Amino acid sequence: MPYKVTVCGAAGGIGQPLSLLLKLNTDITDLALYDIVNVPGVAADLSHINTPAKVTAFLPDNHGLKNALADAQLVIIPAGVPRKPGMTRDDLFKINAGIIRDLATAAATYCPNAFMLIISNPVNSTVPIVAEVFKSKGVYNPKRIFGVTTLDVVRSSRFVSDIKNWIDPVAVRIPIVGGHSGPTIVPLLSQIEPAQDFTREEAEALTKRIQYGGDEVVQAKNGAGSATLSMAHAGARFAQAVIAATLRGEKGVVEPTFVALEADSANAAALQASVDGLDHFALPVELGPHGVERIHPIGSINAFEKELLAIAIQDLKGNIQKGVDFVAASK
Ligand SMILES: NC(=O)c1ccc[n+]([C@@H]2O[C@H](COP(=O)([O-])OP(=O)(O)OC[C@H]3O[C@@H](n4cnc5c(N)ncnc54)[C@H](O)[C@@H]3O)[C@@H](O)[C@H]2O)c1
Ligand SMILES: O=C(O)C[C@H](O)C(=O)O
Repeated sequence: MPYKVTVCGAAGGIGQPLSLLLKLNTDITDLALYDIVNVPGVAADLSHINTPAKVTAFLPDNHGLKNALADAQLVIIPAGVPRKPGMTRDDLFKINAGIIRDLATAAATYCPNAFMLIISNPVNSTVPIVAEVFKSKGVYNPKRIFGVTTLDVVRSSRFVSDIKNWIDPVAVRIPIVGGHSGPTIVPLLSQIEPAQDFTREEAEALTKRIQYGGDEVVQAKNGAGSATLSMAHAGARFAQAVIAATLRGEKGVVEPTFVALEADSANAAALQASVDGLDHFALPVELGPHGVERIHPIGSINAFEKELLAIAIQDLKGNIQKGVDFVAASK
């Protein structure tokens, strides 16, 4: 069955290794790579790999964005600028908000039914931007728009196995809820599978490391960008989860992701009430043939996690509204 995936920002630090991992995915038949620079070389290189996906390159000229997006079933967006030391993800809003708005406008026009996977920061604002653009074009379907928070999940599995070294980092699962920026990343260590006890000191240290894992990489790269290789892995993992549920019809595929809570209409009111009325939040999401199938509630959490959640909710209010206001002001 044909399955077209489009990567916007494909020549970047994330875009290149992500495109490589997607080229290795044999469910994908057509891999369209779009960027404003350098993408023909990336596509020529990847096109020599002997897997089924046909790789094509698109630059902005000659209706490149339109042709890259046309008939795409899945669009992944890692376009935009990354952080340098001393910056917050919100500092990227000034440049990335406009990039995401314009890419979302094109996607709403040329592939309105595609699953949209948003990597570009600040995710807490860029996802609401995509939602508002799709609404303004009359093609909004909250089941199909995802903020990719998988890197937080990947990191949490790895970091927990650093302190409990008998734990297999592949098997361990920690729900990460909230959003994707330091204080809004809330790991629910009390819900770790397989079950595990942490002292308060362990839980605090581990939580801090998960919340600020991105900063570790930004500092180590020392001005040359932020996480790219681990993000490519995380993005490919989330893309495969979406493909497994939507194309292959696999059941029980659950990944934490930042979504509009109205995507689960039966539970939206209760979900929103649990996060002080926020309309977007990262929670473990069960994926189905149409995208979001069911959003898992926060569940039972301890006093420490309640404190973290309260802080995350306050930050998220401003981040989400900033995205909404940006699109309103662009009209
Ligand atoms: N969600 C996450 O967990 C996560 C993790 C890591 C990085 N990020 C974010 O991903 C983004 C990209 O990071 P990177 O390290 O790949 O940056 P990068 O600068 O290496 O690459 C970005 C690419 O986007 C391209 N680009 C810029 N404007 C574009 C446009 N209008 N259309 C298409 N392409 C465009 C650039 O040419 C470049 O190739 C950043 O915003 C970063 O903060 C998110
Ligand atoms: O830290 C960053 O700015 C990039 C990304 O959001 C990450 O978590 O690594």
